[in-house]
Amino acid sequence: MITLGEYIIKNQAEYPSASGELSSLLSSIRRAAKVVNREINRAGLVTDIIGGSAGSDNIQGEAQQKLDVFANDVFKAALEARGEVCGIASEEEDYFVGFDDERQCNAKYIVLMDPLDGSSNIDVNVSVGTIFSIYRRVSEPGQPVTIDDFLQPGVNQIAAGYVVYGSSTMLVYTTGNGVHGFTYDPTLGSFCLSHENIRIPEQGHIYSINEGNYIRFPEGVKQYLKFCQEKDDATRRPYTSRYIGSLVSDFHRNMLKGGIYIYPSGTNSPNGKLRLLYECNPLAFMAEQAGGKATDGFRRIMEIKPTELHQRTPYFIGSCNMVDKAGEMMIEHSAE
Ligand SMILES: O=P(O)(O)OC[C@H]1O[C@](O)(COP(=O)(O)O)[C@@H](O)[C@@H]1O
Ligand SMILES: [Mg+2]
Ligand SMILES: [Mg+2]
Repeated sequence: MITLGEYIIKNQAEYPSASGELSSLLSSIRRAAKVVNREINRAGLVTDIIGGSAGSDNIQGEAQQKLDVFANDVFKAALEARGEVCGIASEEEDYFVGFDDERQCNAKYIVLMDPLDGSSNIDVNVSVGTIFSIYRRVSEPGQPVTIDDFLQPGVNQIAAGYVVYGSSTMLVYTTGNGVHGFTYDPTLGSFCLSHENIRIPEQGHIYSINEGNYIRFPEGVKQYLKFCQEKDDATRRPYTSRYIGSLVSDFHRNMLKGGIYIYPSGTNSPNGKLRLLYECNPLAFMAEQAGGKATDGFRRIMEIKPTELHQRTPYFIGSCNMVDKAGEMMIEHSAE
């Protein structure tokens, strides 16, 4: 059994020019994930850091759960302490945070994160996650980070990943050489390699969407849902509907089994709900590395040039044949 720490070091050895900074950064994420995992396992109890609302809203006007704030603080502190990161941006931070001690100022990486994904599921014992995205800075080392360091297209990502806190806890990531999953073994206190080189089946039979918003969906999405629900034995339709309401958990299942997750625009939300920089880009990088696809219904997500830190985008991600089919219907019905 190889642990995540050993795997990171083994992979670093394959890159003689590697300086070890990315490995060290990934291990600080590994450490923070263990701390957050410990508290999530106690979700349901009410303490200062878990159980219910934090009594504050984030910049998007969403009520913050105590665990949103706790997870944000834990990941931010771990990234700051390690010294490989010159700045972070987070769903729970109004603006980006530049680290300014000398070592960090010279660091070459920035991290964007959704510290706790699926917040509405925390107190009801349903799986939640953490999402992270890593870039090289564009500003000069030694200079303060700027917004341009964070508004990079997804294709510039160096690494991305998530932690899913479910029946077991897994850390799944890519550095551009495939997608690898590690399951947390509490008896060892380590993440152990359990899913090497994950591949998304080209065709799946699961669709994930909040059908409660149906009347506000674009016509293309309505037509695609009709296609998913029609009977056709040859293509194993109707597909199965599965929606956990935690993006990480829905994506994780669909990545392993095949499927599509859609959070479209709506008549009341022209850009949908999900955030491009710390939800959509990192999972898009992983989907593509695993042989899948991610679009906004028309464009490749990772080619979108960001303009705002917390910008939202419609989202179609998963098995490439299913994302293609949904895209065809979006184009066909785009005038309606
Ligand atoms: O309740 P809705 O509108 O279906 O939205 C659920 C989606 O919103 C999210 O909870 C947004 O993420 P956060 O919990 O990090 O804000 C996704 O995880 C999930 O897929
Ligand atoms: Mg989220
Ligand atoms: Mg969140």
